[in-house]
Amino acid sequence: MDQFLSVEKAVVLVGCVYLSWRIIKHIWSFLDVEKEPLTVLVTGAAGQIGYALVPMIARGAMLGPNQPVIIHMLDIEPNAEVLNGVKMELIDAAFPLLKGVVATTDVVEACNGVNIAVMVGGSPRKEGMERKDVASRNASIYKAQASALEQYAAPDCKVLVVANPANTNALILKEFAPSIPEKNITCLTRLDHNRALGQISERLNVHVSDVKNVIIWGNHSSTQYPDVNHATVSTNAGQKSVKELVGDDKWLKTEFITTVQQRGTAIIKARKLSSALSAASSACDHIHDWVIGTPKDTWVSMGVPSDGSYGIPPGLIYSFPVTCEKGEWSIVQGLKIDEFSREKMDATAKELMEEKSLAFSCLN
Ligand SMILES: NC(=O)c1ccc[n+]([C@@H]2O[C@H](COP(=O)([O-])OP(=O)(O)OC[C@H]3O[C@@H](n4cnc5c(N)ncnc54)[C@H](O)[C@@H]3O)[C@@H](O)[C@H]2O)c1
Ligand SMILES: O=C(O)C[C@H](O)C(=O)O
Repeated sequence: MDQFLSVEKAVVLVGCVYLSWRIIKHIWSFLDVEKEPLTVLVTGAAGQIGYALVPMIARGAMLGPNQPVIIHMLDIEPNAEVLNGVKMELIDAAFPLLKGVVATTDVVEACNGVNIAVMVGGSPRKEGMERKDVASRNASIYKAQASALEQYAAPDCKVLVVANPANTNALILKEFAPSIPEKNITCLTRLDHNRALGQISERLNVHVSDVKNVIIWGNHSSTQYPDVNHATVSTNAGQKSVKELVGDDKWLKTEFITTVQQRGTAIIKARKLSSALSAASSACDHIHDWVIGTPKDTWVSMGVPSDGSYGIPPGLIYSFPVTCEKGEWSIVQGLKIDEFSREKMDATAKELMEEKSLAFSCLN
């Protein structure tokens, strides 16, 4: 009899565990469908990157196909009508994931409650302007927007600066928003990373998704160092080194590097406008991988605050190879750096130090 009861108890216990598991699974899938929307801010949303970026966000390219979003768009007063036109188009496109749109020229309204801030707005260089003039205008824009983000955004807001000079604008934002965790402030070098993948794929006649682990070191400028020393291509025979497959070190150390460094300029020359669709798509890739995670054994390039890794001075926002997991990035450690790379990594760090002193001198 005792034995029967214990068998019966065991059956009931297994039944209860199974039922609880089914209930949890059901609630989980329900929660997944009914996820709370995340609020994404796009500054400079009346501009050309903004116009390419907001529909990508609304379609789920940034945060995934099950994540509802509310988009806040900020621009300046002279562009208020254009901005409103973008809002009208977002409504007309009837995106299922889009749960709300705010189009405003008020920085406080724009920053209110944002979870992700993509900072595209800025003052481009115009005829007759010196580099110093652009640096000074953008430095004051980023100082003011830092304070608004600090006061009104969600405390764990993740920030991506796209507007040039991207690394230095991000640095200013970090300095003037000290209560935002510094790991949450980044800048876009994913476009350069994707450009490097694209060049290797063209050269080897392989699909771009089979190439991985290129690195962009440093500044989003013509001193950036696109490095393929650790990059691989996925083949039927496993992962092969890009260096071995290309078999032309001279090309990798000259033409490949300058093509990636100068790609932005080449696009401006061809389009008479700077890159927009590729910049918007890369901004989505940056946030997507940061929030959702990088694939196994794969890194990407992000402009992040230097912690001294690879001898890069702390106090700069510098592009490193990173992996992301659970919403956190970490710099890939232990990569072998040869003399050629060392020189290039230091040259781009030097330029960032100069940009930093120029920008901060404008704010004094
Ligand atoms: N990091 C990268 O990879 C990368 C790539 C391409 C372009 N960019 C940079 O991105 C920026 C935007 O490029 P774009 O082609 O969209 O330029 P754009 O001139 O078309 O748009 C910029 C927008 O910013 C707005 N703006 C200016 N000051 C503002 C402020 N204080 N607050 C809010 N909005 C403001 C302008 O009114 C304009 O609508 C430029 O600085 C460009 O150099 C960076
Ligand atoms: O706007 C630019 O100067 C170029 C842009 O940063 C790009 O890389 O395409």
